[in-house]
Amino acid sequence: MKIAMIGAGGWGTAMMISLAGRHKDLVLYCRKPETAEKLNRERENKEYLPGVHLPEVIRITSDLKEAVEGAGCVVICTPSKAVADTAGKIAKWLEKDAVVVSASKGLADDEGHRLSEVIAQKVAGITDRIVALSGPNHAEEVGAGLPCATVAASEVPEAVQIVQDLFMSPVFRVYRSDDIRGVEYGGALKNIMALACGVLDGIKLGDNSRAALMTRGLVEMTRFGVRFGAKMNTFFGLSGMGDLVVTCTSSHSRNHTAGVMMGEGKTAKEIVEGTNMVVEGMRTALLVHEIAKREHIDMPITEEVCCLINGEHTARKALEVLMARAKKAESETYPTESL
Ligand SMILES: NC(=O)C1=CN([C@@H]2O[C@H](COP(=O)(O)OP(=O)(O)OC[C@H]3O[C@@H](n4cnc5c(N)ncnc54)[C@H](O)[C@@H]3O)[C@@H](O)[C@H]2O)C=CC1
Ligand SMILES: O=C(CO)COP(=O)(O)O
Repeated sequence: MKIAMIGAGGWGTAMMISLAGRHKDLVLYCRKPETAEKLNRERENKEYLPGVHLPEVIRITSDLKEAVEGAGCVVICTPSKAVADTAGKIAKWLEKDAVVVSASKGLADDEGHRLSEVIAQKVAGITDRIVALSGPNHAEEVGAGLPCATVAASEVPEAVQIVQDLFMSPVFRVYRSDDIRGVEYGGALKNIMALACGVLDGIKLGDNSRAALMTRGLVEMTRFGVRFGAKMNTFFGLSGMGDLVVTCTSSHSRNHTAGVMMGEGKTAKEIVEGTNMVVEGMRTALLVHEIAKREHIDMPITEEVCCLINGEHTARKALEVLMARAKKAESETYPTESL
């Protein structure tokens, strides 16, 4: 089966390299012709995934039609803000009943639409085989062939089975899930907590506080997801707790690194302008905060991350606010209902 990868950042490149071990019809799409030409010449993505060879079997193009036409599986892995637009652009060349995989992590808009939802809208009438792929999978490690596990989720069982079969390898273990909401919310919201953990590490608050923040962060993520129909158990799996752990603790994480810089006093603007890479947690925090306010969902960590991003609180002030919240029983903070 032909597999098209739309987005040649670190993650798209790493997934292609992983797939190259078992597939022969692979096309990596990047927006700029000069980037496609450079990747073809150097067989290395020096900007986003340096030090890893791009096997010859991967064709690289800046022609979207060439990438998408004839593909049985199209993977979208642009930054979240570009997913809806990208899905709209691929629609006219998309094969009937092709599987479309959303591998980005974030939300589509401040209405709380998930990425798979906006993809489904854009490709309606062509295919309903939409799958989210999400888990603790830093591109640097996947590209280097280190072992990891992830989750493929869809409401269409045969679609999720196809993705499991296509992506599974001796070093890339794929689990199936029918809870696409939980898988997507987990992948999006853990980036907010990684930013917060970075801040905490930036001002050197120690290991106990990081454990507390990750645990309370997971409760907050779960509370949000369950409110919008996700299954609670999904947050305890690879796409929830698994990804939370890796992003809050790994030196590979752009979100954690950005948080450290915020803790050290850099502004969000300075951080974003200083990197070519996407720091999804900033956009997601602002979107989630708006939704949480509207829906009366208690999300204190997210709120403080937004105060930091907007320059309203210092890291010390955010800590003070979180530590001084009302006394309560731990059990009363767990989510109990879904819509
Ligand atoms: N890097 C990682 O380890 C992982 C990243 N992800 C997710 O995958 C998505 C992409 O992340 P990365 O590949 O790491 O990004 P990256 O930061 O390595 O590169 C961003 C890529 O997106 C392209 N891009 C920027 N704006 C665009 C636009 N408007 N339209 C189309 N393309 C655009 C850039 O040219 C570049 O190729 C994000 O949502 C991220 O959360 C998911 C799992 C792992
Ligand atoms: O999602 C990721 C790992 O699973 C990547 O996290 P960062 O975007 O923080 O690097």
